[in-house]
Amino acid sequence: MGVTAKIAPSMLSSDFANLASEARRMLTSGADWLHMDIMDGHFVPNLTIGSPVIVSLRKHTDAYLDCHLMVTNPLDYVETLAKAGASGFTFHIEASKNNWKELVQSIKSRGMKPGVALKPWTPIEEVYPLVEAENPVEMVLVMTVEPGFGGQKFMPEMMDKVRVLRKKYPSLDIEVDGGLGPSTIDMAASAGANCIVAGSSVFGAPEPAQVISLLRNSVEKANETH
Ligand SMILES: O=C(CO)[C@@H](O)[C@H](O)COP(=O)(O)O
Repeated sequence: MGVTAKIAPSMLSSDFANLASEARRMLTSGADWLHMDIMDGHFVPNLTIGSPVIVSLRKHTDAYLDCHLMVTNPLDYVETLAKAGASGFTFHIEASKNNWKELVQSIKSRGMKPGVALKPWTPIEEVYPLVEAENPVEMVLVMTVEPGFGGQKFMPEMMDKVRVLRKKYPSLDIEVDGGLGPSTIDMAASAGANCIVAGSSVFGAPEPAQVISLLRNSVEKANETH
């Protein structure tokens, strides 16, 4: 499998009052990406951060900012997030059924990596056209909890989606998000996920570096067998 492990602590579990130092803490603990959960209080029942926070954080780090847009109108956010310094822009298929081509084009033209996310009960077939398009998305994010909040229980039944995707697209970045930690990572890694978002398991650990390393080892070990 020609993909590399990317461990992305979810900053939703950080102390927002100390965002820059929390980001540094994750990066010095071995994180590859910082996962930024952008919610509009409409697509999901929670309101978190937006472009101004990305602008502020970008002043403190060159890290890859993996932005997950849980918003009703993702197209409205492309320009401001690109200017703010976002690296990845992952939108939900449920919010972009009619304009995903325009959205992908717009994300790429502004130098960000386009990804598509799907909620737990959205069939995996819905993302195939986006991966197979002439101008494709470069990552699929399989939600392993209902989006909106950190600290929820991992849904193992979502691993069928990951397995199907990995079989169909050996070199695609497949991200999983929700309830990932030492007790669930092997399920995700063996199914074929290589980008791992983890919030409470990393931020709640006495030694985040140990958890990050455990997550990475699991993905790398599974990679050898894929
Ligand atoms: O997108 C989301 C929630 O909607 C996630 O990024 C969570 O923030 C992950 O947190 P944990 O489940 O790992 O605590």
